[in-house]
Amino acid sequence: MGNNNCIGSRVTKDGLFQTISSSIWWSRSTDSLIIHSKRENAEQLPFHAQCKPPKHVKIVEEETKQATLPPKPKEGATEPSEIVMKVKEEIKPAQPASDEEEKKPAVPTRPNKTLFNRTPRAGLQENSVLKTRTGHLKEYYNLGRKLGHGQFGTTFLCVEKATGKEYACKVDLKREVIDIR
Ligand SMILES: Nc1ncnc2c1ncn2[C@@H]1O[C@H](COP(=O)(O)OP(=O)(O)OP(=O)(O)O)[C@@H](O)[C@H]1O
Repeated sequence: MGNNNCIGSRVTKDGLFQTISSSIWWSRSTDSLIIHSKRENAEQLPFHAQCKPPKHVKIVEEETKQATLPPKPKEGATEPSEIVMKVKEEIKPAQPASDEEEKKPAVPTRPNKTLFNRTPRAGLQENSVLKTRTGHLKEYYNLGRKLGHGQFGTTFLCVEKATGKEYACKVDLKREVIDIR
C-alpha cells in the first residue's frame, strides 16, 4: 500500500492542481523509486535515478567526416594545395570526346542472347513429322500476288527460285489453327 503515496504535487500557472501519483511508476522497479518530502533530504539519500540530461554525443558525423577526409600527407612529401587540386580533377564530370558522340541518341542495349533458352523448332524435334529441318519459305520461293482466301487462310502465287516453277502457297494463320484445336 506504500506505493500509493503521492511523490509530487504542484500548482500550475493556470491554477490547476497537478498530482503525479506513484501508481504511474509501477512499471519501474522499486529500487529506482525515491519517496521524499523535502528537497534537502533528496540530496542526502542514495540517488539512483538520472537527474541530469545525458551529454550530447556526435558519433556518426565525426565518423563520416573521417572517412571522407583525405589521408594526412607525410611531412615534406606533398603540399596540401596539391591534394586539393587532385580532388577537384576527380570530381569533374567526364566530357565527351567529340560533338558527334554527344548528338547520338542513346542506343538501347540488347539483352544477351545466351539468357534466353529457347526450345528448338519443330524441324529439330524428335517427334517431328518431316524429320528434317525446313528452311524459310522466302529462301526458296518468291511470293507473288494473292490468288484468293478461304475460311482459314490466304493463298498466294509463289515461284520457286531454283526452277522458276509457279505454285499456289496457302498461308494459314497459326492463331486460327490453334483455336480450332
Ligand atoms: N492452285 C490454285 N490456282 C489458283 N488459285 C487458287 C489455287 N488454289 C487456291 N486458289 C484460290 O485461293 C482461294 C482459297 O483457296 P483455299 O484452298 O484456301 O480454299 P478453301 O479450301 O476454301 O479455304 P479454307 O480451307 O481456308 O476454307 C480459292 O478460292 C482460289 O480462288
